[in-house]
Amino acid sequence: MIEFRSVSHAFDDVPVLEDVSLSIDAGEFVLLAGANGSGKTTLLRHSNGLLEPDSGEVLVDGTPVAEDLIAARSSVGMVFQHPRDQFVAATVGEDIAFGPENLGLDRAEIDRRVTAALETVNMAGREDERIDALSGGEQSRVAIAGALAMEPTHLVLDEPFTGLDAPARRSVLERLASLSADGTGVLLATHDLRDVCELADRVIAMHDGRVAVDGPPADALAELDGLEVRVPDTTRC
Ligand SMILES: Nc1ncnc2c1ncn2[C@@H]1O[C@H](COP(=O)(O)OP(=O)(O)OP(=O)(O)O)[C@@H](O)[C@H]1O
Repeated sequence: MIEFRSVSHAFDDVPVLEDVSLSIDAGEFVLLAGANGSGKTTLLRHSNGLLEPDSGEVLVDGTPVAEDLIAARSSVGMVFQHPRDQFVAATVGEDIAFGPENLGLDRAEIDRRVTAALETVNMAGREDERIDALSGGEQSRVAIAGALAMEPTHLVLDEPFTGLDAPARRSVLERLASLSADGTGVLLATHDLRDVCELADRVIAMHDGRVAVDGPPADALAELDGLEVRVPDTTRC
């Protein structure tokens, strides 16, 4: 479980998160919505200690993140909004293998994870390609594959679908749903609410640094009016 307890955070004295309390259980698939600047990225960056709260605390599986950053970072896999922020190697295969290698896994297991992760993002067999020669959408897919290959207890994804075409987006969403069905907690910040009713267990919407809506998709979507969150016509529960 990832638990935010009364978390507040300000940048240059401007409050961005105000007294946010919520928890993401093992096996839950939660979408985090909210207008630009509502605090989604800031909240996500607290889940593995990239930011520290000014007040309140964040716990991962009962342990305060501030007390054990290494445990938090190995339990919480994160996909950043800008994929270039998370690449560590020159080629697709090397980059995805980097995390599992650091876990000390044997070669066969590392190769299995790399292959499976690339299949999930519709990039099977592209291990040897250079990352800097990929399109933006392909780089996003590699970033997602890197997080999936770690098989973390929780996955936190910040706008991971930028530049992804519809089949790749759908394939990743379905994989996230199946991971959550198997016990992974998934927290996904996105402006794209298509498929949310079908796949997510819960929708949280931020507004001005606070949790404004939190509930099952059908109830939550009905409450999004006025929060500058666009719900596509095709999204019906
Ligand atoms: N490092 C920083 N320094 C100063 N202000 C920041 C910093 N990071 C974020 N902010 C401000 O905090 C507010 C919330 O930003 P955040 O990125 O959390 O919003 P968001 O909901 O993720 O937005 P978006 O949908 O545009 O990604 C914004 O006003 C932003 O300008």
